[in-house]
Amino acid sequence: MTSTRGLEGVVATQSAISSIIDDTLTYVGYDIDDLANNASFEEVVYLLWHKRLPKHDELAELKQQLADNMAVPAEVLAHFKTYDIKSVHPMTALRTAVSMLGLFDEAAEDMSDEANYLKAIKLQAKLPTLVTAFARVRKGEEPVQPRTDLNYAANFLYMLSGKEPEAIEVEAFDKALVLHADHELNASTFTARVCVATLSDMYSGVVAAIGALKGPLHGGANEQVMKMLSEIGSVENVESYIQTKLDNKEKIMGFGHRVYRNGDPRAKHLREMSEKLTALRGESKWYEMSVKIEELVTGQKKLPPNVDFYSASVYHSLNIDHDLFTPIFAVSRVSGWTAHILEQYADNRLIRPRAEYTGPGMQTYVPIDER
Ligand SMILES: CC(=O)SCCNC(=O)CCNC(=O)[C@H](O)C(C)(C)COP(=O)(O)OP(=O)(O)OC[C@H]1O[C@@H](n2cnc3c(N)ncnc32)[C@H](O)[C@@H]1OP(=O)(O)O
Ligand SMILES: O=C([O-])CC(=O)C(=O)O
Repeated sequence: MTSTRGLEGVVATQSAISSIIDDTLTYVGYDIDDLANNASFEEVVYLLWHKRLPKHDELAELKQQLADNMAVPAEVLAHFKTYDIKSVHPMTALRTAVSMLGLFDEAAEDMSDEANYLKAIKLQAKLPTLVTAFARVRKGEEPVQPRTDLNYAANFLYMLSGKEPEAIEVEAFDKALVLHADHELNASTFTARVCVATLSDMYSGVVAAIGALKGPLHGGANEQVMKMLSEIGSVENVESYIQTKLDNKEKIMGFGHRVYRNGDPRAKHLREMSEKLTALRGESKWYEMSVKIEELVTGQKKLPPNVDFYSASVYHSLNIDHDLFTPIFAVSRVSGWTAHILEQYADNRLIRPRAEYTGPGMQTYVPIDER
């Protein structure tokens, strides 16, 4: 038995949700460029869950269901006040809060199709409320109640700041949500599928996925990109900073990808938004620094930026705290995780691969006094 490091190139399941073929990303057969330019996030959520685009009444129903389920139990909100919230990473808090949601869902263990679909709606609806409440409570502010008249993207920004966002902010955030919604068998989605393939419940699958997304080699990279941009500080400093990292064989966050070889098709949309939004804020330097980093890393290492690179300056321009970037990724990706969980349940088989053993050969037990 020989293993493949990091399961590179291993085809571990079948899925009809999203595909990456020859560097083209599609959700249910729709090119990501088409969806990014035309679809709303709610339409994409429907697409991932139902494997087709919604009609008017179906979209209206989904929006209503999301609006109806945005509130989170008071006990979960109160729990944010039971620990030193300022010292806790929001992904750690989100992981625990989502696990707590399972405590308050009477249908948590109901494995019927209807109950599982409803759990997907509840999770999609409640994640923004959790992330924004956490962000406010740690600043000593009260959570803002969601508004039923705002769309999903606008509601998130509204609950975060307490102010109704501008149209351009909503448009950019909605597009970012569309771009992050699903991505074939990425590490967090695979984690979710492995978890629920034991026939564990959906909350367990999503908690496991949040844990996997948190790492800086996956969703955590967007926060690290902003940390890097902040450390560099100005366009003039880019070259020496990046050159030193490359000389020291350190990774540049937001670059490289396990599957894409010639570039991540999502990055260009985020790059465009970064240019527009940083200019609007009078802070074009974040975009200019990013472009210079891209030139250097792509020029020297042939590594193009991934989805996490330009999303950093986009979210920064929306006045979002840097450690909320990865929780926002989760707010979008929960649509994909739940779609994959539903798909796994629909045709389940335990996921249990093998390991190539590299330990010692057969040994004989030696009593502790004789060792
Ligand atoms: C949403 C997402 O999850 S997108 C990915 C987000 N993660 C990041 O941006 C973190 C930075 N990037 C990386 O760490 C990697 O490119 C990953 C994790 C995305 C992909 O990893 P893998 O497919 O395992 O590639 P691996 O890490 O083996 O890299 C292959 C080679 O490219 C180099 N390389 C890969 N990414 C980078 C990078 N960002 N900066 C510098 N060098 C890199 C590696 O050092 C390695 O070089 P070597 O062969 O000389 O040792
Ligand atoms: O697919 C991957 O390995 C990581 C990624 O880009 C994503 O999850 O969006």
